Amino acid sequence: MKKKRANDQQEAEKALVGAMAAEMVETDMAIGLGTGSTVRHFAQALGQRIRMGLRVRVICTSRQSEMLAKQNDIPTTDFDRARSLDLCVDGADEVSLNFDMIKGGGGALLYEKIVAAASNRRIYMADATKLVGKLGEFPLPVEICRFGHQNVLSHLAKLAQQCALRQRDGDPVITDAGNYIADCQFGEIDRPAELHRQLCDIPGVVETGLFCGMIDTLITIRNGKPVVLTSPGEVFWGS
Ligand SMILES: O=C(CO)[C@H](O)[C@H](O)COP(=O)(O)O
Repeated sequence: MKKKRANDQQEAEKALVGAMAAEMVETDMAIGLGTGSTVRHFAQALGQRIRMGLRVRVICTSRQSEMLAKQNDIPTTDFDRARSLDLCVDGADEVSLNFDMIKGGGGALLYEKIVAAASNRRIYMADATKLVGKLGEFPLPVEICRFGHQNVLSHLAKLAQQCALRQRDGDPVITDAGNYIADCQFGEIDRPAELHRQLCDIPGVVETGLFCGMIDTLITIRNGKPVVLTSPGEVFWGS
């Protein structure tokens, strides 16, 4: 019962931050559409604005986000045609006090990072459960090449406390880019940018779920209400 209430509250918070992010979209923008359940709320709210006359086009970061766009009547465009994007809107798995993030719980981290890097402004949405002092409780997703993956896993295992290939129904999960995901536990991550570089030095690591210095705007929840934060200085986790 308690767990259900917590889940309901988290879902309600996702809806609040998603709705607020949709309010920040301006007409004629090219937008990177992230992946996940928070983005689902954003897509629903954006779809409503589109039906009222807002003109936008989105670049999707996964098959799931393509589906969300379709379900909500959001026009999509080809990434290579859009080149630079006005805005990217996405969720997060963990956000630290200094605005670093772990992403990739939904397995879309590679395309999410490419799209985020091509965007002029990045908005991330995080319900209160995602806010942490330091990153590391959520296992860090690392996208790895399928070729030689056991070898890559053994390199990762030397750095991580625990490391496991992500599986679904007994088979390894394959990302939209055709890679595997290793979920790695590092304990508290003191220097995320340094860890990211260390991991990327392993041949076969395609990308990590560490998103450092990528938040321009964070929409989160304070005292039950959505708040918009634009720098780590404004951050005070807690009610
Ligand atoms: O990084 C992601 C997908 O790769 C998601 O943004 C992240 O997992 C958050 O998901 P949700 O909004 O469902 O909590």
